[in-house]
Amino acid sequence: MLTVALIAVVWAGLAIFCKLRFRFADKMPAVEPLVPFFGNGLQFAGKNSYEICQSLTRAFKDNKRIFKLCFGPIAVVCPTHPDLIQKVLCDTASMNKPHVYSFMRVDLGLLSAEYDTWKNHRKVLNPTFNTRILNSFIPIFTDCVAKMIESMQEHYQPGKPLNILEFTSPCTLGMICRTSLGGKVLEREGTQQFIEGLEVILHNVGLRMFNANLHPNWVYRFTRFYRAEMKARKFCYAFTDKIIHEKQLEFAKLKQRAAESNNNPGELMQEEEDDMLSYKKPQIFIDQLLTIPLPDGTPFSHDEIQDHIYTMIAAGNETSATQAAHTALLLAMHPDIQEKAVAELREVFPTPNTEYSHEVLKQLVYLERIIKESQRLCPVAAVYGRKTLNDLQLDEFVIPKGNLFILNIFALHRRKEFWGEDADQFVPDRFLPENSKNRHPFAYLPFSGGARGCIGSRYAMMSLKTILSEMLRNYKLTTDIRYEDMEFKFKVSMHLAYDHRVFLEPRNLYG
Ligand code: HEM
Repeated sequence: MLTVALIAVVWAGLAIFCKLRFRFADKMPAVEPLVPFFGNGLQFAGKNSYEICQSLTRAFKDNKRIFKLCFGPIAVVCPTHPDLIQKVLCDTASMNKPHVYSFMRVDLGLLSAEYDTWKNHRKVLNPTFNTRILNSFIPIFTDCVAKMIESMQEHYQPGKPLNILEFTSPCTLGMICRTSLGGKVLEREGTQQFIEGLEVILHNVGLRMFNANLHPNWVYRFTRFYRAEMKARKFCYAFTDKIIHEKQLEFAKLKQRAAESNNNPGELMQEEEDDMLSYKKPQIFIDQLLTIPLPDGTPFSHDEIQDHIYTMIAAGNETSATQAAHTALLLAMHPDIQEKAVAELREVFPTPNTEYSHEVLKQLVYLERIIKESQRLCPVAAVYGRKTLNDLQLDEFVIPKGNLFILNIFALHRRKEFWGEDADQFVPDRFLPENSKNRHPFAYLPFSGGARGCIGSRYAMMSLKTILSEMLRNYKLTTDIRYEDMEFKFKVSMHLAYDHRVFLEPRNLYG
């Protein structure tokens, strides 16, 4: 009897606490049906990633300016209008990230770091993605793409479809690892296990994100997923620790050499830097992390370096691979658009030996519109979140500190009031300058926006252009998947619910 009374008191206390805690959202429109006690929770709990994707699409369909999703007593704010999304992404009051980002275990990396850490690190790391550095990566991009084409040639059989993602994934992994850790990183002992380890980590992080039962640490720790993830992390960290250590030694030796020759060590490092900036030597991310000081003059710590490296791999690899595969599939579904892209390639690559360069990539303007349209209709970062670190006013609501936002970019990108009646159609030319000039700047957010937007967006565009142009130069793409039948599910990013099935037909651009 006493136990029942105690539970009732705790229960009532909790209910009152939640009622007061989320009082700010009392008058905010909700998504029906709101089930007593569960709210909208039953539409998400126990569902697989495909069903969650469907539920989120339904919830955002009504296009209210702002609404709430109730997970039990917890209200999560969902702004849908670009004006409000702009406020959330640009106001420092909402620059923190929700708890689920911590599942990646890179709390010091840009993607999930707390605002204060993030602010200092982002300021220092922005220049590591400048144009000269990105240009120095082009030889790495082209080499990785050449290997992808070789692999496609090996697997090509007339009339047999390939899952294009199986080819873009190793390619973008090669790019991100080689530009982050050095050119020969994937030739080291243990590479295969490292790659498999990364796959396990990413898979389990995605699984956990979209399975609320696995959210509490104390539950997750008792699962086989946790054990597999920790085993993979142990191996991967050992693999990258060795590289970090070797690099540290390399830089220490460089400094010592400078000291011995009575040179200014800073000058010698500068010489090394200038050498890299001559485009001949790619300016690898880890080298930057080991040489650039933080705003207070201290170097990045080992843990910070590690978290930044894994953040780049997590944020840059799967996203780019999947977006490349989505785009290839869309091209296979739209032969007329594919042919227009090929016509552009004939002009930009007048001979088989035309080399990739900044100028060449810049000239691929139609391909860029295709990629942008693919990112609009199939954005791999389809849903992301923010958390308030101070009160934030959105319309008549004041969202207090510590509350969460869900931004559904997939829904935003298909709103007819911003994209027109043909919003669901694949029309790359909507990104012609004359067709874009009156568009709301926050109606299109494949790379997010505001200060916490994607640091790698230009890197991604360059790598996607290299992958897709080379694929089209070598193959005509077709598919038996109909555009209307495209369905999606979540891993960490938004994937197709089935394979990216594409048939290849060798193409001679110069025949
Ligand atoms: C098609 C490819 C890509 C897409 C669609 C994409 C999209 C995004 C989005 C939407 C965000 C914001 C996420 C959030 O706020 O929760 C983001 C952040 C980030 N991305 Fe990308 N990204 C791509 C490629 C890359 C690449 C290639 C890199 C690195 C080389 C990269 C590194 C990052 C980092 C470090 C952040 C965190 C930025 C910060 O908070 O300061 N991304 N990306």
